[in-house]
Amino acid sequence: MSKIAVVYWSGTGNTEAMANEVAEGAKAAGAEVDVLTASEFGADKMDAYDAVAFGCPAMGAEELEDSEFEPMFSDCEGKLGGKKIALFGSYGWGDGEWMRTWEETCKGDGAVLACESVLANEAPDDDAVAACQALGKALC
Ligand SMILES: Cc1cc2nc3c(=O)[nH]c(=O)nc-3n(C[C@H](O)[C@H](O)[C@H](O)COP(=O)(O)O)c2cc1C
Repeated sequence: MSKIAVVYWSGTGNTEAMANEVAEGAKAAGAEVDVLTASEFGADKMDAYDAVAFGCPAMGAEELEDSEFEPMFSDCEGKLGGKKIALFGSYGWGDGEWMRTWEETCKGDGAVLACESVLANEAPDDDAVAACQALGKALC
C-alpha cells in the first residue's frame, strides 16, 4: 500500500477543500493518506511518504503563500529529486502563472510530476473536484 501525504496551505478554505478531495481519491485507490497543513510538514517527513501532493493558492503577486507554505516547500526542495509529487491550488483573478512557475521549480528540482496540476477558480466546482480525486489516484 502506498503512503501519501497531502500537504496544503489555505486561507479561506478553497485549497483545503481541494486537499480533502485529493485525499479521498487516494484513499479510494487504496493508499494510506495523511492530510497535513504546511506548518505540520517539512523536509524531515519527506522520506516517510511514497508520494506527496502539495497544495497552495496563488498569493502575493502570483506567488506561493510566503509565511508558512513557501518556507516549508523550500525546505523540501532538496528532497524532491526522483520524488513522485503532484500540485494543486486555487486562484482568483490571475491566469495560473503561480502554478506554471511552481511546476518549473519542481521540474528543476528533479521531481516526478505524476499528473497535470489541478487549478480551481476560487471554490472547486464539480470538474475541479473530480480532477482533485484523479490527482490523488495518480499518486498511488
Ligand atoms: C493576499 C492575496 C493575494 C492573492 N494573489 C492572487 C494572485 O496573485 N493571483 C490570483 O489569481 N489570485 C490571487 N488571490 C486570490 C486567491 O488565490 C483565491 O481567493 C483563492 O481561492 C484562495 O484560496 P484559499 O481559499 O485556499 O486560501 C489572492 C488572494 C489574497 C488574499
